[in-house]
Amino acid sequence: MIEIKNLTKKFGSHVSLDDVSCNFNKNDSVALMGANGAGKTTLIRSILGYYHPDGGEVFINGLNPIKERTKVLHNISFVPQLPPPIKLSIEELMHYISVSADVDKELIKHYANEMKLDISANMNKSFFKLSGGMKQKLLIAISLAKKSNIIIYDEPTANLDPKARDDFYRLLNKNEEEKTLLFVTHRLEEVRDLVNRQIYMDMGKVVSDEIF
Ligand SMILES: Nc1ncnc2c1ncn2[C@@H]1O[C@H](COP(=O)(O)OP(=O)(O)OP(=O)(O)O)[C@@H](O)[C@H]1O
Repeated sequence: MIEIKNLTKKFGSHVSLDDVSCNFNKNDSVALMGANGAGKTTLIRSILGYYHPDGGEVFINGLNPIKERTKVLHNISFVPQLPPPIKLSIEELMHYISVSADVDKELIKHYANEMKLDISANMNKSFFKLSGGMKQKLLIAISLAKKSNIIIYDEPTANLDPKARDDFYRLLNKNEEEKTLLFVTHRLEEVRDLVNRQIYMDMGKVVSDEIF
């Protein structure tokens, strides 16, 4: 469960999150929407413990994501808007993830395969040398293979071709375990079948929160 209580985050004089309060429960599948600059990524990063808030609190399964970051992140699968500049080869990255986050390498390969990413042909390639879509496919495969009860996607499909988007949504639809899903998107029609709640942000505030 994710609890956000009166969360405020400022960058200089700019208020990116303005007294935001909302809870995300088990089985909530949420489309998080809003115009560019509305505060969606800042909210996601606050959940992941990237930022010290200027006001308010965040709890993930009762834990503070800044003070107990390792424990909190162990339970979260996250795919960011822009893939990070990782220098490791795919083989090294998969090894690191399997050891540090207890993710089954074979399962990563399985999901990569389902996403039509040929991992075995690229094992020695640095992650940052993959194409944008290939990076996103690998991060999605890792997120699906990881045993977490919170999945957070921040516009993960921007670099995916239409077929890969379909593959991704099919795999997510299959994922029937009880999980909290937060999906930042500008295209509700793409995730309409996946979500049961829609939150709209504007100027750092939650302006609508609708359960279907
Ligand atoms: N690290 C930062 N330093 C300074 N300002 C920031 C930082 N991160 C976000 N902001 C500002 O906070 C506001 C909200 O940004 P945020 O990235 O959360 O928006 P968003 O809703 O995710 O937008 P988009 O749809 O474009 O991804 C913007 O005005 C942005 O410029």
